[in-house]
Amino acid sequence: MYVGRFVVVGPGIAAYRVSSRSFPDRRVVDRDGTLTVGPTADAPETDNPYVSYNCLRPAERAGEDLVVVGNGSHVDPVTEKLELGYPPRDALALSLLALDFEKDDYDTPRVAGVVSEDEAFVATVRRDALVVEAVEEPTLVATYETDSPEPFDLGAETASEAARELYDLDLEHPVCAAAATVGEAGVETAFHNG
Ligand SMILES: NC(=O)c1ncn([C@@H]2O[C@H](COP(=O)(O)O)[C@@H](O)[C@H]2O)c1NC=O
Repeated sequence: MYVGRFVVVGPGIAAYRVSSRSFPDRRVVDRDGTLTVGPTADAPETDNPYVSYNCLRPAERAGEDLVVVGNGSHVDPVTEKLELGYPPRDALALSLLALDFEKDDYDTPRVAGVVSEDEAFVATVRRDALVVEAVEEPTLVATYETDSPEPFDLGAETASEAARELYDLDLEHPVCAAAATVGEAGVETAFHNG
């Protein structure tokens, strides 16, 4: 099955996978703690505005560590709003509604999550809906097919395990994955490139 890009979030853990039929030549890089999806050195040039972006950013809100994940440029305003003190629900709803679904051939939804040590929020904006939910167990939402949040049996406990677990899932066209944990020691990030 092909579900495109997807996030999995639960309290203390956030993960994201790029699956792509059209743009397989991409990888995650770490730029000062922000994980960014972009083209590999030998990727064909493209003017598609939706394929390079920050997919995972740590944030701090009122002294609390948070992590934001998502499949596009909305990760930046969500992070900025959290840092200004907006609650996760509001930061997600405002940013997703402002940018809305992607204006490509598929009306590709935006998916996102915000995680602290004890809480998690999952969100998506599609042509027909805006969904923002607090979740207590690992939950997945994808761009295609599984485009409403549903429980996901995540075995990983560390960021590197989570990135690898998502990359290895039996879902078509894996490209790369990123993940983070939020705990007493702060935020730890990891990624896996295929
Ligand atoms: N975030 C991404 O990594 C990403 N990769 C591809 N897209 C969009 O989704 C469309 C379909 O891509 P694909 O055939 O690889 O599933 C692309 O034309 C592009 O507009 C993306 N946008 C959202 O998921």
